[in-house]
Amino acid sequence: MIYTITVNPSIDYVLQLKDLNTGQVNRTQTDVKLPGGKGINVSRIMKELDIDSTALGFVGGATGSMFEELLSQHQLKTAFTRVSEDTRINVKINAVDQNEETEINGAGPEITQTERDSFMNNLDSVGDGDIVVMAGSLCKNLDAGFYLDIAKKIQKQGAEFIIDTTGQALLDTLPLHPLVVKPNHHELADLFNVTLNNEQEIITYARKLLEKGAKHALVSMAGDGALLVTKDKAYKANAPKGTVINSVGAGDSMIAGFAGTFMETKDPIESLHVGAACGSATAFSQDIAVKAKIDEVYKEISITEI
Ligand SMILES: Nc1ncnc2c1ncn2[C@@H]1O[C@H](COP(=O)(O)OP(=O)(O)O)[C@@H](O)[C@H]1O
Ligand SMILES: O=P(O)(O)OC[C@H]1O[C@](O)(COP(=O)(O)O)[C@@H](O)[C@@H]1O
Repeated sequence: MIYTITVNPSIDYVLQLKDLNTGQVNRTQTDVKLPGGKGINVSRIMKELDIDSTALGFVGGATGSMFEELLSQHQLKTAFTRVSEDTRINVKINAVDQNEETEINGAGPEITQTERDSFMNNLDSVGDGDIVVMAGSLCKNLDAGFYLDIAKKIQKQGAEFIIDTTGQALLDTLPLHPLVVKPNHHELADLFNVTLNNEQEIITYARKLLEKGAKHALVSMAGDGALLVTKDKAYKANAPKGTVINSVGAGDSMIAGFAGTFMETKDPIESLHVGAACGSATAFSQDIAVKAKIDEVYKEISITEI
C-alpha cells in the first residue's frame, strides 16, 4: 500500500485572468476550487494510474469540510485527522496575457499536541513493504522535526518513505535513506545555498543528496524536463512541447508516477518515464491530469543516460 501524507492540505483557488495588476481591482475570466496539497495530488494521480493509496493529513474547520466535499468526487481512500483550526486556501493566479503563474500559499492551521498525537497513532496501520510519501509544507507550529518523527516511526514498522519538502525538514530525513527526494532545481540550489547554471551542476548537487543518504534524487526542471540521479548513473527525461494550462501539481504528479511505478517494477528508468509523463500531462491540463492525457504524453518522452 502507498500512503500519502499531506500535513497541510488546501483548497486551491485557481483564478484565470487576462493580466494581473497589483494594487488595482482585477476580475477573473474563470475561477475553480480544487482539493489541493502535495500528497493529495499524488493520491489523485495514483488513482488515475489505478494504484491503491490512502491519503492522510490534518483537515479542519469549515474550509476542511469544503475540502473533503471537493475531494469526495475523486473517491480516494482517506484517513484524515480532524483539527479545530481551518484548512488553508491557496490562491493560484494564472495571468494569461502575461504568461505568468503567481501562487499565494497560506500557513495553515495550528496543530495541538493532542491532534499531533492522534495523527501519529493513525500511522500504526503502516506496515512492512509500504511506501509513505510525505509532501509539502508543515503547518505553522509544526517544527522541521515532524517529518523526521514520522520517518522514524514508519521505518520501524518496515515501510520506506519518499519526501518532497524544502530546507531543513528535508535535510534532516536524509540519514534515514529516503527512497526518493524530489526537489525542483531551484529548491536544490536553495538547499546548498548555490546557483545552479547547467545540468552538470544540478547532477553534482543532486549527488550530494545521495551522499547524505537519499537512494534516488529526482530533480524536476519544469519545461526543461527532469533528471534522475541514482547510485552510479544519471538520466534525463525530456519535457514534450505542449500548451501549458496550469502547472500546479506537476511536481506532485511526477512523484506519483515515479513512486507508483517503482513500487510495481523497481525499475528507476521506467519510473522516471512514467513520472515525467504525469508531470507534463498535468502541466498541459487545467486540473491534475487524467489517464488518457498521461498515456498520450508518455509516447513523447524519452529517457537518456547522461
Ligand atoms: N511547462 C512544462 N512543459 C512540459 N512539462 C512540464 C512543464 N512544467 C512541468 N513539466 C513536467 O512536470 C515536472 C514537474 O514540474 P516542476 O514544475 O519542475 O515541479 P514543481 O511543481 O515541484 O516545481 C517537470 O520535471 C516536467 O517533467
Ligand atoms: O505545501 P506547500 O508547499 O505550501 O504547497 C501546497 C501547494 O502545492 C500543490 O500541491 C502543488 O504543488 P506542485 O505544483 O509543487 O506540484 C498545490 O496543490 C498546493 O496549493
